[in-house]
Amino acid sequence: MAGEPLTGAAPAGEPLIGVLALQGDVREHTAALTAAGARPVPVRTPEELAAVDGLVLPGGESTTISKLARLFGLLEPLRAAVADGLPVYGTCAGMILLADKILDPRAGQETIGGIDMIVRRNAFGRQNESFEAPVPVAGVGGPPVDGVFIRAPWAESTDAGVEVLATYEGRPVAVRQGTALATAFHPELTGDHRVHALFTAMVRARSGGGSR
Ligand SMILES: NC(=O)CC[C@H](N)C(=O)O
Repeated sequence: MAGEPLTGAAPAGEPLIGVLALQGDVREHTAALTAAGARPVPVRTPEELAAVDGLVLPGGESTTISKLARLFGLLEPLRAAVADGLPVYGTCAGMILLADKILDPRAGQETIGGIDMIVRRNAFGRQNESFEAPVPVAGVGGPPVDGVFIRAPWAESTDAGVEVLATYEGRPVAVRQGTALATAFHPELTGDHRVHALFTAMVRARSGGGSR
């Protein structure tokens, strides 16, 4: 909303979107955000986090990302920022980080939270660890998104406030709750920037239409 402090002012219409750059496919998200009309910046410190209009949590390894976030003093600031309504988009490991609860957490694995759901890690099983499938996503116009699933989670259950934007084999694989968006798949690996454009629009909507 208007009046929030912003230290790294982006040009009008180009929201400043951080990519949590501790581990994972940061470069691919950075390219996708640029193509979607945002101005991406890496986030590794609480100060960098405080400067952004929105944040992407990349794909990678959720246990590693959560441990590094704790080590970098970022876990609590991330929780506070997301709870405060900072628009956030997590893919795969990032979706796991946005869950309130993990069904099968590893030792030391924590989440940021933000979406009232329980996720199952590596949910699609060994026979089907990585695959691509067309996924129609609500709110994304045009043909189905090419869903790239890599040891992907699904939402085992979602609370009433969570909007399921896409399912695969009956399982929620794209969800949204307020200003938090998550996909179990990786649009950043496909060259199709429609999901990043949807997120950029969410960021713009919250930061006052990029009119700063
Ligand atoms: N592609 C991914 O981000 C994989 C996520 C990974 N299976 C995890 O649990 O963190």
